Amino acid sequence: MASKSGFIAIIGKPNVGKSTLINALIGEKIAITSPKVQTTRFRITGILNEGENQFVFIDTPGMHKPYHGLGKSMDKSATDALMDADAIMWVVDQTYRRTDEIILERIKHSHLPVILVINKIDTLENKAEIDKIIISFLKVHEFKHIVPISAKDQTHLTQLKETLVEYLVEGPHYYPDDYVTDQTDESRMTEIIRERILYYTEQEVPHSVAVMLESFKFNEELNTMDIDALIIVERDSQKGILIGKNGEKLKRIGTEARKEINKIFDMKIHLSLWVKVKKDWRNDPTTVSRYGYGK
Ligand SMILES: Nc1nc2c(ncn2[C@@H]2O[C@H](COP(=O)(O)OP(=O)(O)OP(=O)(O)O)[C@@H](O)[C@H]2O)c(=O)[nH]1
Repeated sequence: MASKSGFIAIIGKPNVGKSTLINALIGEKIAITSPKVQTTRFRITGILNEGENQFVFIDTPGMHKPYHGLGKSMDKSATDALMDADAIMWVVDQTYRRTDEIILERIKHSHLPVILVINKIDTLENKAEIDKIIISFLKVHEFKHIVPISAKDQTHLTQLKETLVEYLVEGPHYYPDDYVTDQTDESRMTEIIRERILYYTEQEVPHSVAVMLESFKFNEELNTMDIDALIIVERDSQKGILIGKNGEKLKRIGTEARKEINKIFDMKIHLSLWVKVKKDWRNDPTTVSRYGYGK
């Protein structure tokens, strides 16, 4: 059998489960997830090698109308992902709405084959509800395939992969077969810290946070890694919220992030977190790109 590979862009509104799906397909945490919208800030590639096939999944930030500098760069990143793709998976979790128009326009404009993926079927009562969603989307576009799934329960993922094989192209693989992502180790670490922050903070705090690695030192002999990370927020009040009473919240975020990083890198991790205020950083393009977003 000849080797095949291809780029599949995952597109959809915020919070429909794109990152959960990519992690379920790859079988490892590539993209952070959270119940808060706009968790994903930049393009993340997840690589799945199965037999002769290599699927390169491009996770994109949920498309939305941008309100600030960071939002604009997230939106551009989602649009750029379409230009490189061989096919698009449009992930949805409810019937077609007016707010889906922005995505519809872009997929039509791309002229790429589109697979409609109806996620979260575990939350639907019966098949009639799935049919209602399908019918609403069939009215607006001619999809190549429609696959109902649950990324959380890993339902129908095999069927989804079988569907996607059709869009891979014969030729050498894009990445070495032991790669699961093209993210750097630094980026995976800071994203895990950001994920924990998203779980433990509310309202405007999650979206005002950036995480940067100050340093990380690997000790081969002891199989340990010392990581110093900086959490940047926009206001003094947010710094207080993050640190919490007697520093308890920051400690909990640090402990859980350390465990997650430990799972990926399989070594003892020492993690120190620091919080710094940088007023209005999301509207400063230089800072947005310095913090690794919008590239
Ligand atoms: N019940 C159920 N919940 C799901 C499923 N897939 C994802 N979720 C939940 O939906 C929420 C959003 O998931 P994410 O994977 O972060 O969504 P996303 O589309 O990547 O979100 P953005 O990064 O904001 O664009 C999380 O709370 C997930 O646990 C599913 O199949 N079933």
